[in-house]
Amino acid sequence: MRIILASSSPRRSELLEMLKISFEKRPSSIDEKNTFYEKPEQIVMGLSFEKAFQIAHLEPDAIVIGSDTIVYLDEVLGKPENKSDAYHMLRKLSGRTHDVYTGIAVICESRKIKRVDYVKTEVVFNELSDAEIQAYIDTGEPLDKAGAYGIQGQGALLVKQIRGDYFSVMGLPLSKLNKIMIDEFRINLLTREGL
Ligand SMILES: Cc1cn([C@H]2C[C@H](O)[C@@H](COP(=O)(O)OP(=O)(O)OP(=O)(O)O)O2)c(=O)[nH]c1=O
Repeated sequence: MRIILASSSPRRSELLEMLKISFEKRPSSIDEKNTFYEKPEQIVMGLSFEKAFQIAHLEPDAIVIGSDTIVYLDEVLGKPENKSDAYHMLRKLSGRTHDVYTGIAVICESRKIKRVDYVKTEVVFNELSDAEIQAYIDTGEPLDKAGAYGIQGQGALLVKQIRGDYFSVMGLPLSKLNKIMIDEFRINLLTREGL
């Protein structure tokens, strides 16, 4: 079966490429700002579902994967609008523990399969000086990332500890995805059974 990743995120593509499976990319155009969901897990599951559903509708025979990531610390931290927004997010995260929520939706319209779930991971940040925050903002990494950092880049230096799934922090919970593929499609991304 064709697998479609309903995402424009380069990280999500990289993670699927790492599994050496063939898939197509087809970004959705969901407006993530106007979401009416409130709790972090509802936000990431709702947006993951909307992203996958938009494409699944157009490609009813394919398995369509959608995902969404937010950082949560007292409030939702999405992608920063600008450098000053990034500064405030990183200042807030400094020396504290936050939760990263990543939703995953897997839909196949023709088989009437719609699964949505999420993974929560705790990330502990180092105490950051203003000079360190400025230097990190100058790397250019923060702007397209939830919480204004990327754990897979120079942002690794901000992180003291993580409790949970590294790949979900990066943008796609791979083990959870495989579990859904096995449960719903009898496809095992590791053994390649069913692919
Ligand atoms: C916390 C964190 C987020 N991120 C990224 C993953 C996501 O790309 C981004 C969160 O934005 P999302 O809205 O989840 O995804 P996106 O807009 O980039 O892509 P699409 O909606 O088309 O799927 O933040 C990292 O790369 N590393 C990290 O450590």
